[in-house]
Amino acid sequence: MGVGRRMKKQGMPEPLDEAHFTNLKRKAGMSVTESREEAKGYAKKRKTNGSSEPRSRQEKRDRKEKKSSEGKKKPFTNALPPTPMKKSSKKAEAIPLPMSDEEMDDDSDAVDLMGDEFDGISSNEEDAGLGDDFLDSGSEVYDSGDDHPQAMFSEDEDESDAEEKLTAANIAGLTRKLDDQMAAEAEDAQAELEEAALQTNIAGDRPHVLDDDSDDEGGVKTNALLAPDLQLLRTRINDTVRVLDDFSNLAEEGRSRAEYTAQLLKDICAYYGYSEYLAEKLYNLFSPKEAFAFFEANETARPVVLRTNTLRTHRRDLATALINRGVTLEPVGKWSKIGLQVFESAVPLGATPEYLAGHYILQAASSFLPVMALAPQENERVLDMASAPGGKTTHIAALMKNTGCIFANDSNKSRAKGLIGNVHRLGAKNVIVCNYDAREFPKVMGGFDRVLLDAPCSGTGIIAKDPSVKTNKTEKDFLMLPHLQKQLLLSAIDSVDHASKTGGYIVYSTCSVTVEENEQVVQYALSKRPNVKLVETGLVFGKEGFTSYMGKQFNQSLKMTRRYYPHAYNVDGFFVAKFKKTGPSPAGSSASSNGVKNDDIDEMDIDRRPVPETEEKEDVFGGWDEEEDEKYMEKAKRNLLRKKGQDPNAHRGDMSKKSAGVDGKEKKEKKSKKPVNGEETKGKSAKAVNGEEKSEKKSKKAVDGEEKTEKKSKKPVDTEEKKEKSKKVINGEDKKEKSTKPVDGEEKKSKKAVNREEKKEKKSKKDK
Ligand SMILES: C[S@@+](CC[C@H](N)C(=O)[O-])C[C@H]1O[C@@H](n2cnc3c(N)ncnc32)[C@H](O)[C@@H]1O
Repeated sequence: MGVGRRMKKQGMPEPLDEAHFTNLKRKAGMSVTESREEAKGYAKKRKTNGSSEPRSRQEKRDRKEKKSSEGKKKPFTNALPPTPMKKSSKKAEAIPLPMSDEEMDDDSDAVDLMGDEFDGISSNEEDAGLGDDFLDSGSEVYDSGDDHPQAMFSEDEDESDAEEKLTAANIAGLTRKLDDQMAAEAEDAQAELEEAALQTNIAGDRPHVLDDDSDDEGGVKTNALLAPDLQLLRTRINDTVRVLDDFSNLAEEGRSRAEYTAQLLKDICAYYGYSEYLAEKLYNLFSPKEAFAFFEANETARPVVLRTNTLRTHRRDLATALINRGVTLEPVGKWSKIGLQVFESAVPLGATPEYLAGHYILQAASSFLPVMALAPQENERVLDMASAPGGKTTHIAALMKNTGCIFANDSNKSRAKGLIGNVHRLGAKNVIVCNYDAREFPKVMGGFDRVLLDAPCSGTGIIAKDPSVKTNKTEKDFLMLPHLQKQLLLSAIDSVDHASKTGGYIVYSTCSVTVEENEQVVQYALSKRPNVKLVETGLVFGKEGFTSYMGKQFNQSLKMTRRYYPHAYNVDGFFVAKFKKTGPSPAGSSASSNGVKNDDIDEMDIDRRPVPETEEKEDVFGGWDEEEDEKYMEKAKRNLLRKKGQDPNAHRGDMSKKSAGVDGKEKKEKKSKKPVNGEETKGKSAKAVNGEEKSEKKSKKAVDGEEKTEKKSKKPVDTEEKKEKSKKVINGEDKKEKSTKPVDGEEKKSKKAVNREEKKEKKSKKDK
């Protein structure tokens, strides 16, 4: 029997297809004879350097066959050892395992059994079992949870297995049995590694890796790309890694690290089929040894995993139901209570009654992690900014037990349809699907307790799923994507209510391992938004994020972010960062550009620029608190926005811009012409949500707000008059005039009285 997906060893994969290299040779105009000559040359040199020729694959296969006839072959031990649950109750006729549900697209409503989740796949991808990971932009941007079908076989199936049932009585025995199997497998793998090491570690051996030809640049074998012999190429990679690992002892005299590194990269490109650009980018993330393990792991598919939909069932019930259908599975690991790892299946996993009833979703294990880090609570208001096809949205819904409200957004309409399909199938009733460019989201609404940004990315963490990433990602992608990711992350931050009683958190994740798309994006957000800080993700495993990389320094708190690698954990490559919002976002935060200018793409120096404090003071509050009426006007407009379901705070940026750019007179003119203009409304929420405003929200009805707005809008002229009056009052001359008026009146009165007296006197004189 063949080896199941998880059982594939990541250590020494089978050589790549010769056809690939024949093509390369043809392209380079190199004859087969020439390439053979090079191979022989390297083999000869290795021999003269004392190392023995590696054993042939046939020899290894013979040994393996012998072993398997002695005892059954054991599954490869996962980096996160799972607890066995049950063996298949039937002798399963293995069928290809499916891709994840996260790959469905527009036509996903058609129940095409296995196919329904995998539409949007190009013909080539279909063959390869690749998913629809692609962003609307046309450039491949990845969904983190995808998986693809691959034939599944079990090596250790026999009649006794078929009798096994998942019962309390035998589960302990089964566990022991599987543990034994895994231990034996590990032993086997170790022995194989030691044997391989023996072949290349003969005492005193200094591998002759670099060419002596003076024609070759720096001694690097320029024909390496043509990969004449895969086995030899592989051996040379091994040798070079070994030299780089112990340079002082193993390097040949007069040779530099750079020369060995250049040779290694060339060989990696030839052997694994990467572009030089990407090979170097990925290589730089690791030590040479670890880089080798990473490239190796990318040649092996990750396990197929199901996420139990706890809105519909329990994991144990689901496991039992699937086992009864001929599925071999076990819990994904102690870190998850809802994941099931599938080894083989007699039925299409995308068409079982349980699947159709929404009891599970096919989702890569690492896709659980961002949602676990987000830790949504019941009754919260959550935003999933880039959510299609909804693997994480439906997970959030399950954790919230269908309470509260989730806004599931995606800018790609057709992917959003797939999202709706999943939301319905899985019975998530607290989800509102929206179709915005998430960079605009703060203008649409805000005040969320938590926001998940599972960002579009290059997919360098899921190369095993889509090997095309090896060659189709260019430097431009690693400029454009981080730019978009930065904008999206700032929008995510601006959409959160920092005063949320239960939350105020943002989780940023990608299925890429590059620093440009991860640490640099996070660092950028930290510098642009002083009102957020990184916090622990709460995830029990994962490597620390970088705090420095290639001469760039990041905030020390980046240690709290988590990195996942295929070679380290047998999961898709992933990155997770969790932020806590501590205060309102600075001015201009909700502008569509988020203040990210094109020249900002230029790396890290921009990332450190603090947001000027003066800007915040002037733009947010300055100019609006001066006059009473303006305050009331603002309040009314905020209420109106709330009534419309929009977040007044999201419009603060526009207002700030206007208030900063337009002088007071112009503002007044505009207002008197269009007091409740839509555009203006957007830009006129001055203050971020604070405790006070929250209580306002509760106590005041939106209708009041509207009434107020109407009243205000009817009195622009009055306001102008008042302003004019108040200006006059400030004028000293006017003041004097006004203060003398009553005196004049008195004077007049007293003059009249005097006149009257005089007249009386005259009259009395006449009378006399
Ligand atoms: C990694 S996938 C998300 C996967 C999803 N979170 C899940 O778990 O199923 C990235 C998504 O971002 C979407 N996207 C790309 N640019 C976007 C933007 N500007 N605004 C919103 N969504 C965007 C893509 O359509 C894609 O569906």
